[in-house]
Amino acid sequence: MAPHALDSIPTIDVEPLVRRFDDPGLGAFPDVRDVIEQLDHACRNIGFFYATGHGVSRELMDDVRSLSHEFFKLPDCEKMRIKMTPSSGYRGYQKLGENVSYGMHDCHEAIDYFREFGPEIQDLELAKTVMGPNQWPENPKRFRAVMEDYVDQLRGLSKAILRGVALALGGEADTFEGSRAGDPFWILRVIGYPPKDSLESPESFGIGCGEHTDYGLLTLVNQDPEIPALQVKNSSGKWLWADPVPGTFVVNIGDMLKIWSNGLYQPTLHRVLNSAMDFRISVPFFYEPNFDTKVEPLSFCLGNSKEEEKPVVYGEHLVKKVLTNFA
Ligand SMILES: O=C(O)CCC(=O)C(=O)O
Ligand SMILES: [Fe+2]
Repeated sequence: MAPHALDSIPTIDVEPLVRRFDDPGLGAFPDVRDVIEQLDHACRNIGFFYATGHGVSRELMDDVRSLSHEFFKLPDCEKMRIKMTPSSGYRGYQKLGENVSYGMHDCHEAIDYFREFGPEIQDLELAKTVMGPNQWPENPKRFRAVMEDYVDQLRGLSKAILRGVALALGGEADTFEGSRAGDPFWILRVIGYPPKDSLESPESFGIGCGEHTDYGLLTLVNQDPEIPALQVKNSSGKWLWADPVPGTFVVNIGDMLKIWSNGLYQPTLHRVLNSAMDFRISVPFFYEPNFDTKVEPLSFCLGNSKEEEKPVVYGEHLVKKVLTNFA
Protein backbone atom coordinates (compact mmCIF):
# COMPACT_ATOMS: atom_id res chain seq x y z
CA MET A 1 0.00 0.00 0.00
CA ALA A 2 1.36 3.44 -0.92
CA PRO A 3 2.18 5.51 2.13
CA HIS A 4 -0.40 8.01 3.25
CA ALA A 5 1.29 11.43 3.25
CA LEU A 6 1.14 12.87 6.76
CA ASP A 7 1.19 16.63 7.24
CA SER A 8 2.54 16.53 10.74
CA ILE A 9 4.80 14.31 12.78
CA PRO A 10 2.84 12.12 15.21
CA THR A 11 3.59 11.91 18.93
CA ILE A 12 3.68 8.49 20.56
CA ASP A 13 3.65 7.91 24.31
CA VAL A 14 5.91 4.86 24.52
CA GLU A 15 5.53 4.50 28.32
CA PRO A 16 3.63 1.16 28.27
CA LEU A 17 6.32 -0.34 26.04
CA VAL A 18 9.15 0.93 28.22
CA ARG A 19 7.46 -0.21 31.45
CA ARG A 20 6.59 -3.70 30.21
CA PHE A 21 9.36 -4.30 27.70
CA ASP A 22 10.76 -7.37 29.50
CA ASP A 23 7.37 -9.04 29.97
CA PRO A 24 7.20 -12.27 27.94
CA GLY A 25 3.58 -11.49 27.04
CA LEU A 26 4.45 -7.97 25.86
CA GLY A 27 2.35 -7.95 22.70
CA ALA A 28 -0.86 -9.00 24.49
CA PHE A 29 -1.37 -5.96 26.75
CA PRO A 30 -4.01 -3.57 25.37
CA ASP A 31 -1.92 -0.48 26.23
CA VAL A 32 1.10 -1.96 24.45
CA ARG A 33 -1.04 -2.97 21.46
CA ASP A 34 -2.15 0.63 21.23
CA VAL A 35 1.50 1.81 21.08
CA ILE A 36 2.29 -0.86 18.47
CA GLU A 37 -0.53 0.36 16.26
CA GLN A 38 0.73 3.92 16.47
CA LEU A 39 4.29 2.80 15.71
CA ASP A 40 3.06 0.89 12.67
CA HIS A 41 1.16 3.92 11.40
CA ALA A 42 4.12 6.27 11.92
CA CYS A 43 6.68 3.89 10.40
CA ARG A 44 4.55 3.14 7.32
CA ASN A 45 3.57 6.72 6.60
CA ILE A 46 6.32 9.09 7.67
CA GLY A 47 9.18 7.21 9.34
CA PHE A 48 9.34 9.85 12.10
CA PHE A 49 7.63 10.41 15.44
CA TYR A 50 8.09 12.28 18.71
CA ALA A 51 8.51 9.92 21.68
CA THR A 52 7.14 10.90 25.08
CA GLY A 53 6.95 8.70 28.18
CA HIS A 54 10.43 7.38 27.34
CA GLY A 55 11.80 7.41 30.90
CA VAL A 56 14.99 9.44 30.21
CA SER A 57 15.02 12.36 32.64
CA ARG A 58 14.67 15.89 31.41
CA GLU A 59 17.73 16.79 33.52
CA LEU A 60 19.90 14.31 31.65
CA MET A 61 18.62 15.42 28.24
CA ASP A 62 19.32 19.07 29.14
CA ASP A 63 22.71 18.27 30.67
CA VAL A 64 23.85 16.52 27.49
CA ARG A 65 23.06 19.61 25.43
CA SER A 66 24.44 22.19 27.85
CA LEU A 67 27.77 20.31 28.17
CA SER A 68 27.87 20.23 24.35
CA HIS A 69 27.39 24.02 24.24
CA GLU A 70 30.28 24.36 26.69
CA PHE A 71 32.53 22.19 24.55
CA PHE A 72 31.89 24.08 21.31
CA LYS A 73 32.64 27.39 23.07
CA LEU A 74 36.21 26.26 23.83
CA PRO A 75 39.05 27.72 21.75
CA ASP A 76 39.79 25.83 18.50
CA CYS A 77 43.18 24.64 19.76
CA GLU A 78 41.50 22.84 22.63
CA LYS A 79 38.80 21.29 20.45
CA MET A 80 41.46 20.12 17.97
CA ARG A 81 43.09 18.03 20.72
CA ILE A 82 40.45 15.41 20.02
CA LYS A 83 40.54 15.89 16.25
CA MET A 84 38.96 13.21 14.10
CA THR A 85 41.35 11.66 11.54
CA PRO A 86 41.38 8.45 9.48
CA SER A 87 43.81 7.00 12.05
CA SER A 88 41.43 7.80 14.92
CA GLY A 89 38.88 5.60 13.13
CA TYR A 90 36.92 8.74 12.19
CA ARG A 91 36.15 9.23 15.89
CA GLY A 92 36.49 12.66 17.43
CA TYR A 93 36.02 16.34 16.64
CA GLN A 94 35.44 17.69 13.15
CA LYS A 95 35.54 21.39 12.54
CA LEU A 96 32.97 23.49 10.73
CA GLY A 97 32.45 22.42 7.11
CA GLU A 98 34.50 19.23 7.34
CA ASN A 99 31.45 17.00 7.00
CA VAL A 100 30.16 16.69 3.45
CA SER A 101 26.66 15.73 2.26
CA TYR A 102 26.41 15.19 -1.49
CA GLY A 103 29.38 17.44 -2.27
CA MET A 104 28.32 20.37 -0.03
CA HIS A 105 30.20 21.37 3.11
CA ASP A 106 27.69 21.01 5.93
CA CYS A 107 27.42 24.06 8.15
CA HIS A 108 28.14 22.31 11.42
CA GLU A 109 30.90 21.15 13.74
CA ALA A 110 30.61 17.86 15.58
CA ILE A 111 32.12 15.14 17.74
CA ASP A 112 31.53 11.56 16.70
CA TYR A 113 31.51 8.65 19.14
CA PHE A 114 31.18 5.07 17.93
CA ARG A 115 30.73 1.94 19.95
CA GLU A 116 34.13 0.48 20.81
CA PHE A 117 34.68 -3.04 19.46
CA GLY A 118 35.13 -6.22 21.47
CA PRO A 119 37.83 -8.76 20.48
CA GLU A 120 35.60 -10.67 18.03
CA ILE A 121 35.12 -7.59 15.81
CA GLN A 122 38.64 -6.22 16.25
CA ASP A 123 40.00 -8.87 13.87
CA LEU A 124 37.53 -7.99 11.11
CA GLU A 125 39.24 -6.23 8.22
CA LEU A 126 36.07 -4.26 7.58
CA ALA A 127 36.06 -2.78 11.08
CA LYS A 128 39.57 -1.30 10.75
CA THR A 129 38.29 1.94 9.16
CA VAL A 130 36.24 2.86 12.23
CA MET A 131 38.43 1.22 14.86
CA GLY A 132 39.89 3.07 17.78
CA PRO A 133 39.13 4.33 21.20
CA ASN A 134 36.71 7.22 21.47
CA GLN A 135 38.22 10.64 22.06
CA TRP A 136 36.97 12.47 25.14
CA PRO A 137 37.73 16.12 25.86
CA GLU A 138 39.38 17.17 29.12
CA ASN A 139 36.76 19.91 29.41
CA PRO A 140 33.98 20.14 30.38
CA LYS A 141 35.02 17.82 33.20
CA ARG A 142 31.72 15.92 33.41
CA PHE A 143 31.39 15.46 29.66
CA ARG A 144 32.50 11.83 29.38
CA ALA A 145 30.58 10.48 32.39
CA VAL A 146 27.35 12.18 31.34
CA MET A 147 27.61 11.06 27.70
CA GLU A 148 28.38 7.47 28.72
CA ASP A 149 25.38 7.36 31.04
CA TYR A 150 23.27 8.84 28.24
CA VAL A 151 24.41 6.20 25.72
CA ASP A 152 23.56 3.43 28.21
CA GLN A 153 20.06 4.79 28.76
CA LEU A 154 19.41 5.34 25.05
CA ARG A 155 20.54 1.83 24.22
CA GLY A 156 17.90 0.50 26.62
CA LEU A 157 15.22 2.81 25.27
CA SER A 158 16.02 1.94 21.64
CA LYS A 159 15.83 -1.77 22.43
CA ALA A 160 12.38 -1.28 23.99
CA ILE A 161 11.09 0.73 21.03
CA LEU A 162 12.43 -1.89 18.62
CA ARG A 163 10.51 -4.59 20.48
CA GLY A 164 7.41 -2.58 19.63
CA VAL A 165 8.52 -2.16 16.01
CA ALA A 166 9.16 -5.92 15.71
CA LEU A 167 5.63 -6.65 16.99
CA ALA A 168 4.23 -4.00 14.64
CA LEU A 169 5.83 -5.83 11.71
CA GLY A 170 4.18 -9.07 12.84
CA GLY A 171 7.32 -10.69 14.27
CA GLU A 172 8.43 -11.84 17.70
CA ALA A 173 9.35 -9.04 20.13
CA ASP A 174 13.03 -10.07 20.07
CA THR A 175 13.38 -10.01 16.26
CA PHE A 176 15.99 -7.23 16.43
CA GLU A 177 18.10 -8.98 19.04
CA GLY A 178 20.51 -11.95 18.97
CA SER A 179 22.56 -12.10 15.77
CA ARG A 180 20.63 -9.21 14.19
CA ALA A 181 21.04 -6.40 16.70
CA GLY A 182 21.57 -8.05 20.08
CA ASP A 183 25.11 -6.65 20.24
CA PRO A 184 24.30 -3.34 18.57
CA PHE A 185 26.72 -0.91 17.07
CA TRP A 186 25.86 2.67 18.02
CA ILE A 187 26.90 6.21 17.13
CA LEU A 188 26.54 9.37 19.18
CA ARG A 189 26.95 12.63 17.25
CA VAL A 190 27.29 15.82 19.24
CA ILE A 191 26.51 18.52 16.69
CA GLY A 192 26.83 22.31 16.87
CA TYR A 193 25.17 24.50 14.24
CA PRO A 194 26.31 28.14 14.17
CA PRO A 195 23.89 30.76 12.92
CA LYS A 196 24.88 31.21 9.29
CA ASP A 197 24.81 34.99 9.61
CA SER A 198 27.63 34.80 12.16
CA LEU A 199 30.09 33.31 9.66
CA GLU A 200 32.79 35.17 7.78
CA SER A 201 32.11 33.42 4.49
CA PRO A 202 28.63 31.89 4.70
CA GLU A 203 28.67 31.22 0.94
CA SER A 204 31.30 28.49 1.35
CA PHE A 205 28.89 26.31 3.29
CA GLY A 206 25.76 24.41 2.43
CA ILE A 207 22.89 24.14 4.90
CA GLY A 208 23.36 22.79 8.46
CA CYS A 209 23.11 19.23 7.25
CA GLY A 210 22.20 18.25 3.69
CA GLU A 211 19.24 15.93 3.07
CA HIS A 212 19.92 12.31 3.84
CA THR A 213 18.47 9.18 5.40
CA ASP A 214 20.06 7.64 8.48
CA TYR A 215 22.08 4.45 8.06
CA GLY A 216 20.94 2.05 10.72
CA LEU A 217 17.85 1.02 12.62
CA LEU A 218 16.60 3.81 14.85
CA THR A 219 17.73 7.41 15.56
CA LEU A 220 16.80 9.37 18.69
CA VAL A 221 17.38 13.11 18.40
CA ASN A 222 17.73 15.39 21.42
CA GLN A 223 17.59 18.98 20.12
CA ASP A 224 17.81 22.44 21.67
CA PRO A 225 14.45 24.05 22.44
CA GLU A 226 13.05 27.02 20.55
CA ILE A 227 15.22 26.67 17.44
CA PRO A 228 13.31 25.20 14.50
CA ALA A 229 15.92 23.59 12.25
CA LEU A 230 15.15 19.95 11.45
CA GLN A 231 12.92 19.27 8.45
CA VAL A 232 11.42 16.01 7.22
CA LYS A 233 10.22 15.28 3.68
CA ASN A 234 6.82 13.59 3.70
CA SER A 235 5.71 11.12 1.03
CA SER A 236 4.23 13.91 -1.12
CA GLY A 237 7.59 15.67 -1.16
CA LYS A 238 6.62 18.47 1.23
CA TRP A 239 9.14 19.57 3.88
CA LEU A 240 7.64 19.45 7.39
CA TRP A 241 9.29 21.11 10.39
CA ALA A 242 10.24 18.79 13.23
CA ASP A 243 10.20 21.65 15.71
CA PRO A 244 11.73 20.96 19.10
CA VAL A 245 9.29 19.79 21.75
CA PRO A 246 11.12 19.92 25.10
CA GLY A 247 11.46 16.59 26.87
CA THR A 248 10.75 14.53 23.75
CA PHE A 249 12.98 12.67 21.34
CA VAL A 250 12.47 12.94 17.62
CA VAL A 251 12.70 9.30 16.56
CA ASN A 252 13.24 8.14 13.00
CA ILE A 253 13.97 4.90 11.22
CA GLY A 254 17.06 4.12 9.18
CA ASP A 255 18.13 2.27 6.03
CA MET A 256 18.46 -1.15 7.70
CA LEU A 257 14.83 -1.22 8.80
CA LYS A 258 13.82 -0.76 5.17
CA ILE A 259 15.70 -3.93 4.23
CA TRP A 260 14.51 -5.98 7.20
CA SER A 261 10.87 -4.91 6.62
CA ASN A 262 11.30 -5.51 2.87
CA GLY A 263 10.36 -1.94 2.03
CA LEU A 264 7.35 -1.53 4.31
CA TYR A 265 9.07 0.91 6.69
CA GLN A 266 11.03 3.40 4.61
CA PRO A 267 13.58 5.81 6.04
CA THR A 268 12.64 9.42 5.39
CA LEU A 269 14.79 12.16 3.90
CA HIS A 270 15.53 14.92 6.37
CA ARG A 271 17.81 17.97 6.55
CA VAL A 272 18.84 20.71 8.95
CA LEU A 273 18.64 24.45 8.26
CA ASN A 274 20.55 26.97 10.33
CA SER A 275 18.52 30.07 9.80
CA ALA A 276 18.14 30.81 13.52
CA MET A 277 19.99 33.54 15.41
CA ASP A 278 21.35 31.19 18.04
CA PHE A 279 23.95 28.45 18.08
CA ARG A 280 21.99 25.18 18.02
CA ILE A 281 22.93 21.87 19.60
CA SER A 282 21.47 18.58 18.50
CA VAL A 283 22.64 15.21 19.77
CA PRO A 284 21.38 12.30 17.68
CA PHE A 285 21.93 8.77 18.97
CA PHE A 286 21.95 6.09 16.30
CA TYR A 287 21.07 2.53 17.34
CA GLU A 288 22.40 0.13 14.73
CA PRO A 289 22.52 -3.59 13.92
CA ASN A 290 25.43 -5.82 14.99
CA PHE A 291 28.42 -4.60 12.99
CA ASP A 292 28.98 -7.86 11.07
CA THR A 293 25.31 -8.72 10.49
CA LYS A 294 24.02 -9.48 7.05
CA VAL A 295 20.75 -7.59 6.85
CA GLU A 296 18.15 -9.21 4.60
CA PRO A 297 14.35 -9.17 4.43
CA LEU A 298 12.74 -10.98 7.37
CA SER A 299 10.84 -14.09 6.27
CA PHE A 300 7.52 -12.73 7.58
CA CYS A 301 8.07 -9.48 5.63
CA LEU A 302 8.65 -11.05 2.22
CA GLY A 303 5.05 -10.37 1.21
CA ASN A 304 5.45 -6.64 1.85
CA SER A 305 6.75 -5.93 -1.62
CA LYS A 306 6.95 -7.68 -4.99
CA GLU A 307 10.61 -6.89 -5.28
CA GLU A 308 12.93 -8.16 -2.61
CA GLU A 309 15.28 -5.67 -0.92
CA LYS A 310 18.93 -6.51 -1.53
CA PRO A 311 20.89 -7.73 1.50
CA VAL A 312 23.83 -5.73 2.87
CA VAL A 313 26.35 -6.29 5.61
CA TYR A 314 25.65 -3.43 8.02
CA GLY A 315 29.34 -2.61 8.67
CA GLU A 316 29.98 -2.33 4.91
CA HIS A 317 27.10 0.11 4.55
CA LEU A 318 28.38 2.19 7.47
CA VAL A 319 32.01 2.32 6.31
CA LYS A 320 30.92 3.37 2.81
CA LYS A 321 28.79 6.17 4.28
CA VAL A 322 31.51 7.34 6.70
CA LEU A 323 34.05 7.56 3.87
CA THR A 324 31.72 9.55 1.60
CA ASN A 325 31.02 12.00 4.44
CA PHE A 326 34.55 13.34 4.04
CA ALA A 327 34.93 13.01 0.27
O1 LIG B 1 20.53 18.10 13.82
C1 LIG B 1 19.55 17.37 13.80
O2 LIG B 1 18.52 17.65 14.41
C2 LIG B 1 19.55 16.07 13.01
C3 LIG B 1 20.89 15.69 12.45
C4 LIG B 1 20.80 14.48 11.57
O3 LIG B 1 19.85 14.27 10.87
C5 LIG B 1 21.90 13.49 11.56
O4 LIG B 1 22.96 13.76 12.17
O5 LIG B 1 21.72 12.41 10.96
FE1 LIG C 1 19.89 12.23 10.12
